[in-house]
Amino acid sequence: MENQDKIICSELFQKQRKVEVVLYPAVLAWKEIEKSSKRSSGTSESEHSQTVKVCEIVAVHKTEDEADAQARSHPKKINQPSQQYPYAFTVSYVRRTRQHLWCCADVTFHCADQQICEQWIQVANEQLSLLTNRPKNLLVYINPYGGKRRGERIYEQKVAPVFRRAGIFTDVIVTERANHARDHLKTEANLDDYDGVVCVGGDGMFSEILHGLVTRIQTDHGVDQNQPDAELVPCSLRIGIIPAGSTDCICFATQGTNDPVTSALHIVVGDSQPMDVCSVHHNGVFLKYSVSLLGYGFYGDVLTDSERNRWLGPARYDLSGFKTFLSHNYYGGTVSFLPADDNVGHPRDKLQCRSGCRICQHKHSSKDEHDEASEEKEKAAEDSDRGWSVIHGKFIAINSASMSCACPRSPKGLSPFAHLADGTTDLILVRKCSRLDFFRHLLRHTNNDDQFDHWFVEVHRVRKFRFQPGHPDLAPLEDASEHPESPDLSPISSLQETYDDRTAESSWNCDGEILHHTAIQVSVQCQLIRLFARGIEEQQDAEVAV
Ligand SMILES: CCCCCCCCCCCCC/C=C/[C@@H](O)[C@H](COP(=O)(O)O)NC(C)=O
Ligand SMILES: Nc1ncnc2c1ncn2[C@@H]1O[C@H](COP(=O)(O)OP(=O)(O)O)[C@@H](O)[C@H]1O
Ligand SMILES: [Ca+2]
Repeated sequence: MENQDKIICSELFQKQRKVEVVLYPAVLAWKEIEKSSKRSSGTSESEHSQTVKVCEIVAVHKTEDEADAQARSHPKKINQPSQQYPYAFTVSYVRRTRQHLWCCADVTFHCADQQICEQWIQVANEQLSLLTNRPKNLLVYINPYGGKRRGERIYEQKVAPVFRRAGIFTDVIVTERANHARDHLKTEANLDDYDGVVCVGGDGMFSEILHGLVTRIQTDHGVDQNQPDAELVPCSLRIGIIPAGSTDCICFATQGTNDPVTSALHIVVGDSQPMDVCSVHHNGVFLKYSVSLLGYGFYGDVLTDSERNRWLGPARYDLSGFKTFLSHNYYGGTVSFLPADDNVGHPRDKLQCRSGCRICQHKHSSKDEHDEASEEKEKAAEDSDRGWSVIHGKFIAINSASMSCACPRSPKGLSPFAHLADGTTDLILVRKCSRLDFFRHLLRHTNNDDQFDHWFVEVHRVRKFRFQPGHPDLAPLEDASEHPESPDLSPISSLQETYDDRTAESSWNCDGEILHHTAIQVSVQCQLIRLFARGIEEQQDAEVAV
């Protein structure tokens, strides 16, 4: 740091103390100059030096407070130190508080000379303007009915002030109905006006934004989403997530916390986290995209039941989880999958996806280098059934986790070592077992034990998979939606013993939305979108040494 050129250096005043403030090309540092005689002898000067990375400065503003204004109008009356320094500027910056939690802190520097003060503001802002990854214009969608219905308040009270401080322009749309945001993005929004889209809501609301944005980009580029093997065009706009839903697993798994201010700050500093997107097709017709959980059986039934109790807010999942657990349904079906290459690791390898993850980066560079010949070869292998594994059975749950799916309910998630951007999804098969066994499996989502270490659980890292419902001993069933006369399979009816495990079908929970088909083909689209996030940081960043 000593060798780096100082851009500007001044002696200023901060809270009654004289400080030397230095702006280096990447770091702002300040430390007390005059040693107080009262200070205990062991304390060295450097312990009082503080640093902030320029890339984590939110804004540098002229400070207008009453004391300063007074000092300027009555220069003779002043005797307090800060009033001898009537000009001031405030630096707002990211401060890490508890793990993964960020807040916006302010430090104000006073000085006697107006010119110096203005020079500081100008030079600091010039440095900030060099950070070209920061968004200037954002399109914000708020779901007023997500989670505890606090979306609008959360945005106005916690997020908007941070955006204002950072000088970001926003267009805000409070949705008036389900799919309002999706449809607006699909057809109306003028995407050229924005650097990003912000989603205030839960995983369901994120799903709307994802569909609106991805579909719009494909339409604009003439890509047919109905082709399961179409090469989709990645989105240039990043998506920011302000958590205001019930589970908020996409926010939690990409940031390590569900906190609106932390999310706002990741947006302001212009973070970028690529993310895989699964495309889901039924008989060659596009159904949905998914970024977190595709769950059949247990999580499908929980979601179906919970929709009836939406008035309960986030607690509806506890009630439905309990009911679904008691009904203990299992479903016949055939799962086929195309395993991932070995170089992306294994769901039980204990390598967590963290900020700057090597596995996700490696995947990205190898994708760029992919030559056409090997791609052709791959396509041919995928089209035939070569390389595919097939598993028939009765399952309590079939889960595909494209990311860890960590959330406050399960801080390590459904697949703790899944990666955000490696082009794969972890396929977890939970076979028919006793209630007690399934309970033990569920419980391990909340403690340190390995939830895959059970005789009835297997997990595979895959690039594609297919599911066909139906009892393995019977001829494969057609899709449930084509059989409206099929018996009512709700958990309650199964408790009443009308449940027939040979014809029973569940539904797919696709990022918190129910799919209307059960026979599906899923394919992972590597790094199709980017979020204003950086993945979960390994530990608190140590202070930068100056
Ligand atoms: C004995 C107690 C055991 C508790 C085990 C809990 C395991 C929890 C794992 C949760 C994984 C959630 C994956 C995320 C799903 C969301 O997309 C979806 C929708 O979230 P949203 O309401 O839109 O925020 N939420 C649910 C519960 O299906
Ligand atoms: N204005 C609205 N009125 C009703 N539903 C809406 C509105 N805006 C969005 N939705 C829908 O609400 C559902 C749940 O939203 P979400 O924000 O994920 O909350 P939660 O996490 O509580 O489920 C989503 O499916 C979304 O499409
Ligand atoms: Ca993945």
